[in-house]
Amino acid sequence: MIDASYRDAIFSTPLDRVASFSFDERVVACFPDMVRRSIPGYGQILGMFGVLAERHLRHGAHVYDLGCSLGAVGLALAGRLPAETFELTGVDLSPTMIARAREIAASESPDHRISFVEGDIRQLDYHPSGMIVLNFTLQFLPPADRDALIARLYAALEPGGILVLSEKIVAPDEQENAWLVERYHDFKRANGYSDMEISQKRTALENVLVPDTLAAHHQRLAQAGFSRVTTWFQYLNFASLIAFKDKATSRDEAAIKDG
Ligand SMILES: Nc1ncnc2c1ncn2[C@@H]1O[C@H](C[S@+](CC[C@H]([NH3+])C(=O)[O-])CC(=O)[O-])[C@@H](O)[C@H]1O
Ligand SMILES: O=C(O)C(=O)Cc1ccccc1
Repeated sequence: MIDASYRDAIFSTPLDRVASFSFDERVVACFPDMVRRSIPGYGQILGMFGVLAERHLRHGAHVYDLGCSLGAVGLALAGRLPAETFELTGVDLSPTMIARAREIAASESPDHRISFVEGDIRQLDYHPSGMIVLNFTLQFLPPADRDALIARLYAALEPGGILVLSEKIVAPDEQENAWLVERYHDFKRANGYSDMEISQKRTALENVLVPDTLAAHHQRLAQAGFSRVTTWFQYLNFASLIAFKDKATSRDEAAIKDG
């Protein structure tokens, strides 16, 4: 079961120096507990991936789950869709995550076509795909690398394809942002994290998780060519967007005219 994991106690003892957050063995061991207690709406967002795929994915199409961690997106799709309806590739930079993701998928969804690649999503050779998911991953890339990745993903998507992007966000208005961050800390407290854990994790994530505004995400997706972008979910300073690639792109139209 993907939920069977240790309780996240990584920042529960006082540290002289808080090292930058990384997806190492200790994080992998408690990851399902960590994301459930620290990402507002994580379970609800996962629950919608199957629904979105049912509506927008061509039968048998390929799906990418980028920054897949333990492969929760693939398991969510497999929980709702029959095996022949999709094929999924999960990609992650962390070898420990990928090793564990392979084990979990083999035991939880052995009949579905789910495979994993250890690698950097900025350097991957993308095959044509009907759905690409970045579930809380883009936020960990250096901001300067984000436009280029989204442009490559747009190019990899088939006409009619969708990109689902979930992110921690920052509000442009300072007062609004402060309120959202304070309530987010309340959310973590309500989920059993102490003030020290909240504060040390915040330090560890500085310059590692760099959130954009919702407006910046919309602007980047539009710039890459997506014709329609909708924020379909927001819970405090966490949001999920869906971006649609037109069914007939200008290249297809040219091909029709030419041929
Ligand atoms: N350049 C990169 N290339 C590949 N992977 C990367 C890169 N940078 C970071 N990662 C990976 O992105 C993942 C982000 S976690 C995603 C949760 C998952 N999507 C879930 O639905 O459970 C989000 C979180 O922990 O807040 C980690 O596993 C990193 O190793
Ligand atoms: O815990 C936080 O402060 C977050 O922003 C969410 C999160 C969840 C898992 C790994 C890194 C960040």
